Amino acid sequence: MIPLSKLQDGDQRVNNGKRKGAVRVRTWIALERIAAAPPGGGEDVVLQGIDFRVGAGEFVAVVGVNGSGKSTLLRVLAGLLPVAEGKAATHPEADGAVRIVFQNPDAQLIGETVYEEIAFGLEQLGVPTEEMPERVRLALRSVGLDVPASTPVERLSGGQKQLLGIAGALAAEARVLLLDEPTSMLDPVSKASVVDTVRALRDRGLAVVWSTQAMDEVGLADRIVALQDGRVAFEGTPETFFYGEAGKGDDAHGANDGGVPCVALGLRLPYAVETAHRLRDHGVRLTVRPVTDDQLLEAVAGLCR
Ligand SMILES: Nc1ncnc2c1ncn2[C@@H]1O[C@H](COP(=O)(O)OP(=O)(O)OP(=O)(O)O)[C@@H](O)[C@H]1O
Repeated sequence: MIPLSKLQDGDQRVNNGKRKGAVRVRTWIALERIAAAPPGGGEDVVLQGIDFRVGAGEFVAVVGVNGSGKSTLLRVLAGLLPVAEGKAATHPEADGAVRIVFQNPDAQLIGETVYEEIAFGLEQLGVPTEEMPERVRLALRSVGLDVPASTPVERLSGGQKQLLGIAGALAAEARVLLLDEPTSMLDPVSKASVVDTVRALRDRGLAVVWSTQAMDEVGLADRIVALQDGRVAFEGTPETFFYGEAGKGDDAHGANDGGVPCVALGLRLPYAVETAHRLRDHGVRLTVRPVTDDQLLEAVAGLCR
């Protein structure tokens, strides 16, 4: 770990509806030119020359095709994997407050009941037993998990288990929440519930790093970091990721595909972007470049007014 003095707070663009534009955020974790071997160790270097930072209230999406290094990066951020080269620093106020939620909820939940699962993290923090019921109740409420605390974990759906994992992280006073493809095993309703919950937590100041291959989930990210073969191939706004640089042939179809980072990296454009392009193919020109369904709706409604 490098000294705190090297952990500079930075101006980041935020994109969460209430706050938009450049604001100064407190950096919780910073990586500088890091390289890392895979979780099992060995000679291979999976990540190379990665610069990364995440701060309070930021939602950073880490995207990339299978094997691009997303999980490895999240493990490095969680402190579960040492860096082979480069520097990694965590702000002292975030030290011990970085929590990771994995793709498969069954692989990480250890309590037999909802209560036990959350209480386990509270015990680690040294929370007195008598305070635990209230802390468990608040954690469940903050993720919208409306089940009795006595519910056996095995009776929860996949989405409820993911929410429980997040509730456990919150109860343990996480400042940085790392989510490794948290919705990939979920049905659409559970998926929407996890996405909405995490967005609300981000709006309340939690730092969120969300890895995914589902581009519909990342339109509201403040930044997208796209990995390819263990390197950062793109870092910027969702709009640039899905449409290319403004003024440089903002066309996600046909001849300009190479100029759209999302397409060039082999990932599918989100529904809103695909639809905007189809509309354009039908002669309908939107005045904005929507990246979420809500933005698409707003843009189309604007044409009809
Ligand atoms: N335990 C391991 N031992 C050796 N190589 C590994 C190990 N875990 C991952 N790798 C390799 O590291 C690279 C990055 O894997 P990683 O799981 O970080 O990618 P990912 O982007 O999360 O992929 P996915 O979307 O498929 O989960 C891959 O080439 C993978 O084969």
